[in-house]
Amino acid sequence: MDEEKTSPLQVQLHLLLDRRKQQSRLRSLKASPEGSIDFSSNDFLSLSSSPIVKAIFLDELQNIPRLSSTGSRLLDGNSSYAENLERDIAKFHNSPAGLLTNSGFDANVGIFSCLPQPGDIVIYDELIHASVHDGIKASRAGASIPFAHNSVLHLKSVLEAIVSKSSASVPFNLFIAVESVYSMDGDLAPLIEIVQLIEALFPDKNAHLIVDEAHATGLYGEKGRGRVCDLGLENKVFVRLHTFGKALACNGAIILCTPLTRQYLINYARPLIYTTFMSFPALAAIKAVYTFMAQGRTEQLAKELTSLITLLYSNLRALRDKYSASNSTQNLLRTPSECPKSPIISLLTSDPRGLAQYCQRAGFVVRAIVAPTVPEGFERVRVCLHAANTSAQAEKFVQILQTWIEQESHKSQKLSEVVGARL
Ligand SMILES: Cc1ncc(COP(=O)(O)O)c(C=O)c1O
Repeated sequence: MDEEKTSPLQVQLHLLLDRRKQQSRLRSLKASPEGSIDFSSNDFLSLSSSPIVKAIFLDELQNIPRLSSTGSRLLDGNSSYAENLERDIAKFHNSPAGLLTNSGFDANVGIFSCLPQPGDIVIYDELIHASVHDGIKASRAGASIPFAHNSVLHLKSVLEAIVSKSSASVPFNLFIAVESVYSMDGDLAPLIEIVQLIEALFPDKNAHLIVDEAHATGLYGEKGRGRVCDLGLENKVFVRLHTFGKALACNGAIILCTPLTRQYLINYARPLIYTTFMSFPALAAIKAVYTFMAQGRTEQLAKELTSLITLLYSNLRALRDKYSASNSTQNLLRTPSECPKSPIISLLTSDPRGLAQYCQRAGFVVRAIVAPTVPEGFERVRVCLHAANTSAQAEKFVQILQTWIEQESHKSQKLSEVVGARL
């Protein structure tokens, strides 16, 4: 519309979007073509297409009292159905209490915006999820300090600096935010070392560890209880977050905490208060997946996934060995130097978009991840494996990477010949 084009806001919006386009950073919504092979989504256990989970869900739908929750949980949106589910999930994860939220994003914004009291300090891993940053921004914390990704040594120096500056007459609370599995690198937080460090430096118990288990839920620990349970750290972690949108193939999340913290969040966490609570079919889906997990049925899927990770890694290693002598191909594609501990595998590349498009044309859904989502120089194609992916798919994928490397190095060889001839 002409009128829109002339409005100052429209001009600004166009300018900002054009700038992103020029920087090759314009985001857009894409749907994957039907029939393509999923090497990208967070449906790690392939539960979103499990006929067994679907059957449990359809059965469970008979038990829901109505469709909509009809309001905020503080008004008419609460129900004994939600309260029982919440209690059962908290028990499954060995937590004294839990609070269901519409999403992990809402949960993190709620936790970090309202738990820090005026003057408190939040320390976070530099790769922490965007929702934690948004929560901190909205909080009354006096300071927020990043530490180098997964570096216990750097965390120690940050914490020691705080201890040395603090005075007994001005009490404060400290919150330390980490993810148990990181979404971009798929690496695991050294939770035991972090807990030991906190206990050694803060014997007065004013430091509180908050662990986001978004990418660990369903995959780690007995029956998929998560890494905190796997390591027996339930009593050492102040708040845990399990999201249902990844391996559990649902929506929503649960904050695991003490009954006191739960009551505080119910009273102060705005993203939980001022929103319509999840619908009953959404709750029934969560219940179905937890029933499936509690029966131990995800364990075989998690094992199959681990075998697939090992297979893909050994094929990637063979590819790396083949090209290890060539510097130019190393720049084109850098594969993990050790076997990944999660289904998230990063293929660092100087041309993430080119590689992602090449794989997509060959029928594999993978995504290019570029700055600012990851730091400059760490652009990549992010691969996520799933329990339902096959060995043949993993092998074919590595063959596609090899053809791409050869095609690209051929191109750059030709280019250097042309440039050489001109000089
Ligand atoms: C580590 C982490 N925390 C929280 C979230 C947000 O969870 P949800 O998708 O349920 O909003 C995500 C999702 O991207 C995540 O990766």
